[in-house]
Amino acid sequence: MCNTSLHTFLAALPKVEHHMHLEGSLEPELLFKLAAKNGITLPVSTDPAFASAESLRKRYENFQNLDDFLSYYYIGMSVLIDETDFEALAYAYFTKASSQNVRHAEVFFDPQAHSRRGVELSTIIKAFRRAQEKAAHDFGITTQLIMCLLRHLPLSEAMETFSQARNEGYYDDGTLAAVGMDSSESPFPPFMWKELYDAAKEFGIRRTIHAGEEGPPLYVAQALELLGVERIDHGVRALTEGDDALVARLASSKTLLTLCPLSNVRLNCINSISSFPLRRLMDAGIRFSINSDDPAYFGGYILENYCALQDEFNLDIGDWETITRGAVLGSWCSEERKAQLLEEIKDIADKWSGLPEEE
Ligand code: HPA
Ligand SMILES: [Zn+2]
Repeated sequence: MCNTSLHTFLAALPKVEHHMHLEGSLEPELLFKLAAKNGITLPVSTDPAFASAESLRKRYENFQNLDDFLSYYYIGMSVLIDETDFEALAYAYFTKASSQNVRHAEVFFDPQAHSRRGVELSTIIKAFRRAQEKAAHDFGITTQLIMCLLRHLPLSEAMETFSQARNEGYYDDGTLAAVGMDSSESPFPPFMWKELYDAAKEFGIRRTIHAGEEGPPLYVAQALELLGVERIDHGVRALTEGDDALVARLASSKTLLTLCPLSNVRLNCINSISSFPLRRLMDAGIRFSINSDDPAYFGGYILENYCALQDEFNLDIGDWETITRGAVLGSWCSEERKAQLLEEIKDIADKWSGLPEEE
């Protein structure tokens, strides 16, 4: 089967996405539209990249590292002000994801980055819920929200936001599926957040954290041991630099790694897709999913990430069935939904496996 036809298979393959920041799906065109609507002045006088959507997108091709990207990410999201803005953002992502056959998505958002600008948590939640309901109705996609707290802010502020979300009932009523952490990594090792993760565990709330993106394999080990997380977002450095004991531990604990190949290349965490540790992941039997992270900034949504791996590693249909099945099993949706998704994957894989080889 030639590569181009496997791209068609990959497009048709039912997918789940676990690592996608809604604010990172803000395409430059919507960013400029909302800036104009809300009277937000972008810093074009100090950074000419903000002159147009085109120049901004061009700048996104040259991020030096995670913090360089984050500086654009936080300016970009400053155009999000009212419910209609957040709803438009989320619905645009759900529409695009559905067009690539994402059937279930667990998406991040960063409430602290908005509350600092006076946007209430309830405004964001109402908007996202509307987008989720509309997307479920329009496309049959199931979605869950993961609230991320920011590592570059103090622990006390993370605790406050977490308590607010809990007190307002967003965990009890199922609006929020889990707690996570993102933003700068290297100066903020996992042990700093033990109090937050202990509290989440005590209240029976699911836990994940960005670790091992720019930070060393030790941060992944700390996240597992000290924070008791059930999932690691990225974790790529545990595979590129970690020892066999850490890799074996990730495999035996069935910890889901939510990996983001195009993001890793854009942020210089790996040199190129050929350095993505796909073979080590598969050989070790680690459960992982392939995701887009911040698709408006990193040059591709989930399908482009799948295709980039396909072009480099020449996988077969069975490999993709294994990867997507593992991703479903690591999801936080109901068992019933998982069973549906597994069946959808099997149907497509069986159909394509039965097709004659192309010349
Ligand atoms: O890839 C990421 N890493 C850390 N923080 C983030 N916030 C949005 N995307 C990211
Ligand atoms: Zn991320």
